[in-house]
Order: sequence, then C-alpha cells, then structure tokens
Amino acid sequence: TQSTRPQRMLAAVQKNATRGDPRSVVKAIDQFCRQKEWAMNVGDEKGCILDSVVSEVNPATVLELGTYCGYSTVRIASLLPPHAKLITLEFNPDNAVIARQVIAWAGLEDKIQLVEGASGDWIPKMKEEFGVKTFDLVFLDHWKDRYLPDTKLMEECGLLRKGSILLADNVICPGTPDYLEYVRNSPRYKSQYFKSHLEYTKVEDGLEKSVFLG
Ligand SMILES: O=C(NCCCCc1cc2cnccc2s1)c1cc(-c2ccc(F)cc2)cc(O)c1O
Ligand SMILES: [Mg+2]
Repeated sequence: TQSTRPQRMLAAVQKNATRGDPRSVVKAIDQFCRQKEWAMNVGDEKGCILDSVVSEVNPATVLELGTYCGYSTVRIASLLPPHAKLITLEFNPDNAVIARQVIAWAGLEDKIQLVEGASGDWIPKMKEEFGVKTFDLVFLDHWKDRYLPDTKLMEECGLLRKGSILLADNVICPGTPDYLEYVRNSPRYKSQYFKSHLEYTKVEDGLEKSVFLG
C-alpha cells in the first residue's frame, strides 16, 4: 500500500539523522522537504526566528498548537532548560503517530507531552488535566481560523499571564487576518511582525510575536 508523506518524512529522519541528536533530526526534515517533497513544517528560515524567540523567553512551560510531524516540537524542546515542559496538540491521529516517533528519535520524550484532539476542547481542560498554571510561550501553528478564538479562550481560561508570549506561524500565508487585527490593535498585546518566507519557498510569510500585557 502507498505510504504517506509524513511516513516518508519519518523514514528520511530514521535514515539520515542520529538518534538523540535533535539538530540532526531538524536538518534531515529540512533536507527532505527541500530536495524531495514540500511539507508544512515551520522550516529552517522561520525556524531560526522561532529559535531566537525561544532562547530569549527561556520558557518553563510551552504550549504548541499544531504538532504535524514534530519538526517545530523538536526545534523548541531542544532549546528548553532542564525540567521545562512542552505540551503539543495534534488533531490528526495519523500525524500524531509519526510525530511521536520523530520526537523519540530526537530523544526528547521527557520534555514533550503530545495530546491528540482539538484545541477548543483541550484548552479549557489544561489546568485540571496537566496541572498547568500559565504558559510562558504559546506557538500557534494549527487551523488558521482558530488562532483568534483559541487566543480569547486562553485569556478566558487564565492560561496567559503578564508577559506570556504568543508566537504565530503563517500570519501572511495562508494568513490569519482576524488574529493579526486583534493582537495588533488590542491594548492587551504588544505585537511585532518578523518578515520571512513560507517554508522552503520564496513566497512571503512571517511570524507574529505578541506579548500579553495582562
Ligand atoms: O494548515 C496549516 N497548518 C495547520 C494544520 C492544522 C491541523 C491541526 C488542527 C488542530 C486543531 N486543534 C489542535 C491541534 C491541531 S493541528 C499550514 C498550511 C500551510 C500551507 C499549505 C498550503 C499552501 F499552499 C501554503 C501554506 C503552511 C503552514 O505552515 C501551515 O501550518
Ligand atoms: Mg505553519
């Protein structure tokens, strides 16, 4: 039977990356996506911006919305301090199966909790299910029409504190116009746009970094 693109991506990781070496996992996926098949990982160019924000925030608690195959999950977790935790949500069970294996190959299982399901269902349960108080950093990379409602939901559920950072992928392509308008005009956020390109292409895209002011 025909393999899927995530399965072929995992095979490339297992062939070309070193077990326990997150950077080699990231490199193997980027090579696969540049040389073989495009895939919707945040990619190397936006990935460097992601790295710099993670390093600057040095978060103890991270929420990632949208795991896909675990590329950004591994990129973020490889930069976290000891004892820091990353919770990542994935809606597609087939992608979750692949992501768990990519995360395992990188040797980062202890820092990452992959949860399957929809953000709208899980966000209200974060505190009771995972003992989370607030998130220091949230990486939004899931359904583009859920960025705004889920941000409002996180506010309502008390998951953001003064200084929490939201970093959103794809604010230009595919685009998240209602989210951008909100974080750029709300007095409760200080927003900054990092111009870049859609992963592995010359098409414009960028990341929006927004600080919650409380
Ligand atoms: O759709 C994108 N990512 C979201 C997949 C949503 C799955 C989930 C929903 C959900 C709900 N709750 C919890 C967890 C989750 S995970 C996406 C698409 C492109 C793209 C595709 C074609 C194109 F021509 C140009 C850009 C580029 C990107 O970087 C992307 O991230
Ligand atoms: Mg994305």
